Parts: sequence; C-alpha cells; structure tokens
Amino acid sequence: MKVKICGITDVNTGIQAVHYGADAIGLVFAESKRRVSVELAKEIAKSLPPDVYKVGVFVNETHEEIDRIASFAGLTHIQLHGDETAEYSQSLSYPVIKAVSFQGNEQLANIGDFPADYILLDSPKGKYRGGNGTVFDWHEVNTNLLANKKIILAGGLHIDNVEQAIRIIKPYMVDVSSGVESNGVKDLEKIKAFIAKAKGIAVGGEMK
Ligand SMILES: O=C(O)c1ccccc1NCC(=O)[C@H](O)[C@H](O)COP(=O)(O)O
Repeated sequence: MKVKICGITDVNTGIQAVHYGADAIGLVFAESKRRVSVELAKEIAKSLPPDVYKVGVFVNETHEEIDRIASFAGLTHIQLHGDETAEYSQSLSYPVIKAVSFQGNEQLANIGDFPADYILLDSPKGKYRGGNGTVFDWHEVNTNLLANKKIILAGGLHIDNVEQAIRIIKPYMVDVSSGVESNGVKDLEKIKAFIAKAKGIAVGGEMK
C-alpha cells in the first residue's frame, strides 16, 4: 500500500516521513493552517529523493499560479481540491490528483471521464476544503465507478481505522494529515506507526 503524508510544513518531517516509507508528501498552497510558502516548499521538495511524489495541493487556483509554484518548488503532481473543471484539469502540464468530497455515488457517475489519473476520495465535512480529520462512510462508495482510476483514500484516517478503510475501498494509496498530528503538529512517531500499519496490510492476498 502506498502512503501520502499531507500537510508537511518543515524539512525534517518530510525527510523522516520518507525514511519511514512515505511514497508521497503533500504541500498545501490553499487556505489552511498547514499552508506553506513557495520558498519553504522548495526547501522541503529538494530535500527528498526524486521518486517521491511532491504533491502541491490547490483550491481553485489560477493556471498561471500553479505553473509558477510547481516550477519554482519542484512539484511532481498537482492535487485539485476545489471546484476545478475537466477542461481546467486537462490544461495542466502535470499529473493531476482530483479530490472529491464524497457525498454520494452520483458525484462519481462521470468521474471516469475526468482527465486525472488519480481520484482522491475525501470527507465533505470541515472548516477547510480538506485536512479536517473527519471520515465518511466508506461502505457507501461504489468503487466500480472508479475502475479506470487510481483511488487515493483520505479523510480522517488514523492508525486504528486505516486497516478497515483499506479492506473496504482497496485504494491505490492512503492519504493522512490530521491523524498523524499531535496538538496540530506532525508527530514523527504517529507518522512512523501509520506508515508501518498501512504498508503491512495485504489486499486481495497481495502486498500492494
Ligand atoms: O490539509 C489541509 O489543511 C488542506 C486544506 C485545504 C485543502 C486540502 C487540504 N488537504 C488535502 C489532503 O490531501 C489531506 O490529506 C486530506 O484532506 C485528508 O486530511 P485529514 O482528514 O486531516 O487526514
């Protein structure tokens, strides 16, 4: 199982998360308590190996600003966490992760045609567009509607619920932010334990 640790706000936490096995880190450029400057994002990104996804998280940002930030900071993937259209996603020159705040399968009816390699299923509840630490009902998701997409599962995951979440959704990757924090700050022990747990779960008889 692949793991993304989102909302990294310092170089050491990024390095340690990757040391513990993180495949992707998220850098938030939207309204958030985890928002980073482009200069800090660049420092974090350049401290990590080339094969680690450096995902920039954006909400309804302009195309020009995404290009500028991605190029300056060395991002590898763009996560669209707002109301971005298919045309907008298609026009970006980076691999796209499209976030869906899951409220029902009708939202997923046409998502197979959305020009994004990855669909991130997140919880709809919270103060910000993401990173709120709240779960949604995984049993409600009709994953057949996402058969041609790589599913990234997010929303209130933590060490005690990630196994159940993986067994129900069978995602390509799990994504966590609040669940590996203590008092609003990333907690290295929680990151280490979460990654070990997620990577130890066999899905369909295979280690993913
Ligand atoms: O993390 C944020 O603060 C954030 C703010 C605005 C838009 C998106 C944001 N995060 C996106 C993510 O990928 C989070 O990891 C995802 O929403 C799950 O967060 P959590 O429920 O806290 O684990």
